[in-house]
Amino acid sequence: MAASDRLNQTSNILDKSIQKSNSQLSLLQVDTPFKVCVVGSGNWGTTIAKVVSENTAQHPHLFEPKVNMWVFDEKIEGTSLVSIINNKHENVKYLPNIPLPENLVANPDLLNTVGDADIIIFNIPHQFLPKIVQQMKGNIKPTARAISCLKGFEVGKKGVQLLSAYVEDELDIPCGALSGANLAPEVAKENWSETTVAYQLPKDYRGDGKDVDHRVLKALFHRPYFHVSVIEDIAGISIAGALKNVVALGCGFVEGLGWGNNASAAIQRVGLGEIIKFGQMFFPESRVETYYQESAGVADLITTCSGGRNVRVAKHMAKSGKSALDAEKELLNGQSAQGIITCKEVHEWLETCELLHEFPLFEAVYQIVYNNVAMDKIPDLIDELDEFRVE
Ligand SMILES: NC(=O)C1=CN([C@@H]2O[C@H](COP(=O)(O)OP(=O)(O)OC[C@H]3O[C@@H](n4cnc5c(N)ncnc54)[C@H](O)[C@@H]3O)[C@@H](O)[C@H]2O)C=CC1
Ligand SMILES: O=C(CO)COP(=O)(O)O
Repeated sequence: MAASDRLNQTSNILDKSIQKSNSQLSLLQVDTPFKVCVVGSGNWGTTIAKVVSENTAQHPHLFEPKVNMWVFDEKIEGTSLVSIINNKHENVKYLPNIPLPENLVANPDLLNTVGDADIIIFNIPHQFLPKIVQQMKGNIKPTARAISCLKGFEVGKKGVQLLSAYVEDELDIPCGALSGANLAPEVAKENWSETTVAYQLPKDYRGDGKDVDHRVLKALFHRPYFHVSVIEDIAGISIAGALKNVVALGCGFVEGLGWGNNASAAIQRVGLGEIIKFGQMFFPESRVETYYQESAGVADLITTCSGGRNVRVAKHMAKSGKSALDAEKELLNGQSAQGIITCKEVHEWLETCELLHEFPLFEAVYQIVYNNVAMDKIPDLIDELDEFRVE
């Protein structure tokens, strides 16, 4: 077959698959279209807001087209970021050069953004979550449902908590999660990628067509360039998403030292083992299969360790001798590398449980970031306690 025929055949297959998924969606009906909002407008926040706004515009029988996005407003050369986004349809600070849909509306008022929403998508660096959730208490629909796109944990009085569970407890609404191999700039440019959404129907599920379910979530997040698998393992995808940021710091250290790909692969091997062990130990409801079957597992580890912000910040630390916070500030223009906070949260939790020795890589990363332990000690720190090694 000639190359042009093969191309035509591939494009026909793609067209048919898009038509099939569109016709499945037209069969999906809801009593009243859901109103969607996004809390957060950073690099990933704005990207996900773009994704869902494209879908709400395309499926008005399922969703109200307008999507409100809460913006923690700031001045960019004297003009408010909110008004720039709404006039220029671009988030010039956190997602430059990406045109945003006109039905996506930036809103600086948190309560006005979330007050009438049926689906609340959380997407902010997780250190800001507690303050935001406290403000939202009593100011949302009791029937609202939430999805957390955050990667991290909440460590507090209740021990180590998934962020979705924290939202559920604080706001008394069901909350699922979205996590995957999703470097925001690539998704924003509409380069193909996959993601995983996890959601469990709540006890007070109101019934098909009346409430959010897996099909509704797929319709909300799936795009031709962003393929969604919907499962129930909220814990598995959230643990993988949070902890791969710590592993990525470790990769950045060895890469910054100039040790190359083998060293980075070794860190990822040990890291994956510790991620799975952490899940089994503290969240036994998480499924080991999720780590290798879903985008949110190994695939996210690989993409983050290849080109994410955490690996870049750690490399910069290794090369410049700067602290984690200085490196983050210099490289990321207001964005966050969540591994810096997550390794501290993990350390505090493991210390409380007297289990630091079980997670040598996580602990090594913490010691390098917070106690100036030399990066080139990583192999010894891991080797001492690497339980996967045969003596
Ligand atoms: N950027 C990425 O490629 C991906 C990020 N994630 C996760 O998504 C979550 C959100 O990340 P991004 O959107 O990338 O955020 P970001 O790293 O771009 O952070 C900047 C955001 O933080 C906000 N902010 C700064 N100070 C604040 C304050 N005091 N209160 C409230 N907000 C404040 C800024 O207004 C801005 O919206 C994180 O948990 C991250 O790990 C997940 C997948 C991909
Ligand atoms: O979570 C991410 C990719 O899925 C983004 O990772 P970074 O925050 O390291 O860029």
